[in-house]
Amino acid sequence: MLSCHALHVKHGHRAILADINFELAAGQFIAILGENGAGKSTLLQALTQDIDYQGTVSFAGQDLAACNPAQLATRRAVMLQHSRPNFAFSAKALIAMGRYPITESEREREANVNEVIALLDLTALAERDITALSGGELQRVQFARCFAQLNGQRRDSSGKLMLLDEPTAALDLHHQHKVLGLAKQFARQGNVVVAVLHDLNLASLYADQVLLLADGRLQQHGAPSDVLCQQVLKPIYHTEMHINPHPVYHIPMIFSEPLKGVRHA
Ligand SMILES: Nc1ncnc2c1ncn2[C@@H]1O[C@H](COP(=O)(O)OP(=O)(O)OP(=O)(O)O)[C@@H](O)[C@H]1O
Repeated sequence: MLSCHALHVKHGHRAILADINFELAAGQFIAILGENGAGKSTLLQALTQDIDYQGTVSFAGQDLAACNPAQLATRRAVMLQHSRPNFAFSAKALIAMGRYPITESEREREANVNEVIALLDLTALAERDITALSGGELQRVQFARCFAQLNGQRRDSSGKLMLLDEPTAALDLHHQHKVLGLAKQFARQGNVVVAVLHDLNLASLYADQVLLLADGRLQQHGAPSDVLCQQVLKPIYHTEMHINPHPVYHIPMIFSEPLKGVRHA
């Protein structure tokens, strides 16, 4: 459903992404993983058409570069890293902006926005000024805006695409699971969710597939149980680790070690 063919991105003369190829099926949650500077956000920016690239990115058989932006906005929502608006809107007004591309009555819009506010435990924050929210509160509101954009629309056979850059970076444990749980349920409704994550254990818990980048190249693409193993992760993260199965779900959990000598110094 989402495919990337021979994708290359350069900044100046420097190759940031080289020859990225993948095909992702409908109904899946995909995590993009990799160390700092590996090219994860750049890949997401190529998927969102925010940067120039060579190659083809297509969704449901359509080349995204050739799509009409207004039509695309009804099928694809994006949550970028560190986006802090400087305008004193309420949280509810920001979430409602997610619905602007959708043709619906005021009553329907109000109902859809209220549903998302309730789903994300945002009732107490709904009338707050977004410039005065904490980092985690704002991240939840930004996710709600993105979720509202695609939630509650009539399903069409071509599905929808949600692109998230580090959606849980500032969130407490409960809200990490809330956000990724909603994203995963959304994926299961015949859509695709792609999320950049740093937390390998959250990737193991939620992702159907992981794309592991290193130095601008796709090193591994597969199920978390195949990719999240010592021989793949140690050369990339340069960290001592132990990988044991989750006691309930029997999927790999990564237990990393502090630098040598620090813990017992
Ligand atoms: N506009 C730019 N001009 C030049 N180089 C850039 C630009 N944007 C990103 N880069 C470089 O491209 C590389 C990949 O950056 P990117 O932001 O995609 O990494 P990332 O994997 O998302 O990293 P992080 O985990 O730190 O967020 C980095 O070396 C970065 O310095």
